[in-house]
Amino acid sequence: MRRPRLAAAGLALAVVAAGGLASAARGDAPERVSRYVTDDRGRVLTLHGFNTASSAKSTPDALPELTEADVETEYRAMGTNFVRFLMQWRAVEPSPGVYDTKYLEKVAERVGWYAKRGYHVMLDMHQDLWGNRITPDGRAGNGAPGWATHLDGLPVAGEHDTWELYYLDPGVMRAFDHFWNTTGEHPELMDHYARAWRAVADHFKDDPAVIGYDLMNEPWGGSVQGAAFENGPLAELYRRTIAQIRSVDQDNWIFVEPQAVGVNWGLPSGLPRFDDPRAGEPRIGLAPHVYPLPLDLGEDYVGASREWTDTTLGWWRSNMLRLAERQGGPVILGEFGLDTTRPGATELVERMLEMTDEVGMGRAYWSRDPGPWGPYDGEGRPGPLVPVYARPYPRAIGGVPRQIAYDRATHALTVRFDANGSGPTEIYLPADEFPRGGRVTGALSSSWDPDRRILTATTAASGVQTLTVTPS
Ligand SMILES: CN(C)c1ccc(C(=O)NC[C@H]2N[C@H](CO)[C@@H](O)[C@@H]2O)cc1
Repeated sequence: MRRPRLAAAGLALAVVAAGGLASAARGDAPERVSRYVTDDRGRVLTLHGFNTASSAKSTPDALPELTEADVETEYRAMGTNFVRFLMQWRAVEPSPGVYDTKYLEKVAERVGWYAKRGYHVMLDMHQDLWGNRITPDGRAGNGAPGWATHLDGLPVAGEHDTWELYYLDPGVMRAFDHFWNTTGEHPELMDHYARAWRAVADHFKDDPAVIGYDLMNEPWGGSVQGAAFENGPLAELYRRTIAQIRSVDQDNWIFVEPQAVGVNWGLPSGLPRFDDPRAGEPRIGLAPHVYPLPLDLGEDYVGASREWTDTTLGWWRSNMLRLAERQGGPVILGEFGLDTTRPGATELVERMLEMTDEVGMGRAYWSRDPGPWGPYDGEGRPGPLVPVYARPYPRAIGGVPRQIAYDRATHALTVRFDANGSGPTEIYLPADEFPRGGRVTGALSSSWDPDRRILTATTAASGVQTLTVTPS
């Protein structure tokens, strides 16, 4: 983990504390989200999965280092049903206005590996630090193509002890200022980005596994920050991209992210509401990230930093629920993660799973890559994350959820919902705690699929239903 200078850490904590206290003081946040992603039967989906994968940032073909066997392993071990799949603009549009169909076909092949196993896929146009061409060795940033990278000869450090400091290098700042047209010299770049998304949406609009598009990973405003950025150039990019996507795809969900700085730590976002030009109900959702500042500063989820982390998670939860209420859409927690070998780490993951269950958010852990943050080490051996992420959850719910709660002590999962006749509720049960499947109360009938480890419970088609599942 990173350990920046104490002064910087203290300043960051002070900023977060001030902003967070202001957020907490409002106290008007909703308890849960009000909209959900549903399957083609209208059942509400609980999206539970990984970011796959950070390796796509640096591979020459911009594809994650992933095999179909890896997807099978993930399902068998943790029963996930969702993936935030990383893509790169550099691969979609290798030269201005030219879209690489072969790359999109290779992405589609990998989407097919997930589709065969009942997964839902959100495509993420991923960037960090702008793009691979901010340094001559191409190893610092990722995302944007070389032809869209304009540093104007300004310096970018050869090395930074904490990678995010590259965002402040003059060359990187200038690349972003050109993209957002803050410089007034490159009005074309945002339209290229929006049209690249149209090409992606045109390719995946009929793919049944793809539920939606995450428009930009962790946007950075360069010289324009905070509400001025989120209400200014960022909102403009989102509006143009929504229009381009909807010109070819009327039905997939479109997810927008607030700026990363501050909001990842629990501060409020100024992101405005976005209209959806599609006929019928709008399908614009939010895909924020959360990385509590104490952990970002190298502390562990123990003692005082655990208390401080819990406080900031409370701010994050309230602020994102307020943002979701403004947008009127679902929320997928697009990223959360940490070094799972650190003290308290798996308890933080458990806390995040509990919280997203409580408020009705989907979640994608960062990330699926091998290493101490991920579920497997470099040799494919499972780490401490696997048993925590192999959590009972209702993959698909036959109504609007009111409560999803798993009690690890009693191994009892409670799913309460307003039934709407959309179909039976499907519940994943991990082998560790449910070796012989589960016993369910509150259902009219149920069945157990031992191969996929899914309990299917049929209830009345209306009224409040409460399913309680315990080990057989
Ligand atoms: C200064 N800025 C703009 C900044 C700082 C820190 C992060 C970050 O830690 N992000 C958390 C994780 N997200 C990316 C992938 O999306 C990972 O590489 C980070 O660990 C992002 C942006």
